[in-house]
Amino acid sequence: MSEKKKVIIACGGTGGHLFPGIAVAEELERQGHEVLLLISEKKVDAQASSKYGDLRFKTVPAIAKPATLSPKMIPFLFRLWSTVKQCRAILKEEQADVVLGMGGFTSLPPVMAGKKMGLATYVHDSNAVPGKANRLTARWCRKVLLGFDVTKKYFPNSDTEVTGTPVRKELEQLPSQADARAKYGLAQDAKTVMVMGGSQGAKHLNTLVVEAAKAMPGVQFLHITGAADHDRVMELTKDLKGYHVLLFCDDMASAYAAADMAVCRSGASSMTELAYVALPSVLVPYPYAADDHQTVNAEVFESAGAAVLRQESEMDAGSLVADIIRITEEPAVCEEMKNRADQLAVKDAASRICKVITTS
Ligand SMILES: CC(=O)N[C@H]1[C@@H](OP(=O)(O)OP(=O)(O)OC[C@H]2O[C@@H](n3ccc(=O)[nH]c3=O)[C@H](O)[C@@H]2O)O[C@H](CO)[C@@H](O)[C@@H]1O
Repeated sequence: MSEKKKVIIACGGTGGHLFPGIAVAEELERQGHEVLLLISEKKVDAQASSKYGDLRFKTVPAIAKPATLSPKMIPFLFRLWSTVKQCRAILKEEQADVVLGMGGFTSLPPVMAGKKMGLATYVHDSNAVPGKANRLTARWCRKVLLGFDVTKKYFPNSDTEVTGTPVRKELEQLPSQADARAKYGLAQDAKTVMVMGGSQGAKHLNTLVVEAAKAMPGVQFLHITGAADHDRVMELTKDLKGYHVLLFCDDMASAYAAADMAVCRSGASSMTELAYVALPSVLVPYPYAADDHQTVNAEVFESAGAAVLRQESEMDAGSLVADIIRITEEPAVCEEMKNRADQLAVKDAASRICKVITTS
């Protein structure tokens, strides 16, 4: 093992930043390093991290950058300054050697603080088009680590390395399909679609899925709605047989294992996991994501043949039914998409990241 390091991982704000951070932390601890994860005070971070009691977490204020000429810029700069100060105190107390930001504005103050203290600083971006926070944070980093090769071009002045995006340890070994289906009360012999809308919700997509389900009584659904739309989807589906609704899933390994295919937003972590577990998918980008990055993410999978990309505005229940039937009923299509998804997986992403941040 390389010399033991004390690593701070800033990864709050959304599941797409938090879970890859947890994946890196799990691998660092396995290798004997010490880790502290900095997350935001948002409820979503508290909920998502509660299962990982073996890891150490601390909260720092979440800051969001307003438009450059906005009057909100002055309070933002003050908040940034005070959060950087708070982070410096944490880094000092922890005697940190390394700071890794996983993206989003929660990453910015810890990385800035680390840079000021002369520590080794890194940032990871899992998207095909990087976020604003990471473009800013990259200038204080030794190296920018990337999920996708196509993202390199956005960091012409940085040292970049494509490491892939890591997934949590619990996804390394999925339960059997039979156990996973039993867990959710799903029939063993029916085709099963897992639906996941991403942290911003997917009201229109949720409605389309429910309408499509009504037209396919032989297909069953495991639908993760998120908090905002849960009660509405429950009400819409209360009379549907084989329709299981979850507000939040704290066992994604079972959710993936139960499914023959997925209908998902194209957030980077969701897609990374689809590749990791080799699940065919219909990817429906969140239409308001910054720089339409979810479309660009999904294009990577579609051009590799691992997924079907559909824009929400161009879909209806009938087209979704056709996509689901094609993937679930044509074994050759399903098999080919599985293989293509599997080829996109970077199975050792966590250890690649650990190697860079503990040795360079
Ligand atoms: C609207 C928006 O801008 N979303 C962005 C946000 O995504 P967001 O956080 O929504 O989503 P991602 O798809 O990247 O990740 C979701 C993660 O949450 C997990 N999960 C989800 C639901 C659940 O019930 N249980 C659970 O564990 C998934 O397994 C996955 O690990 O950050 C990602 C990473 O920068 C971006 O790619 C997304 O575009």
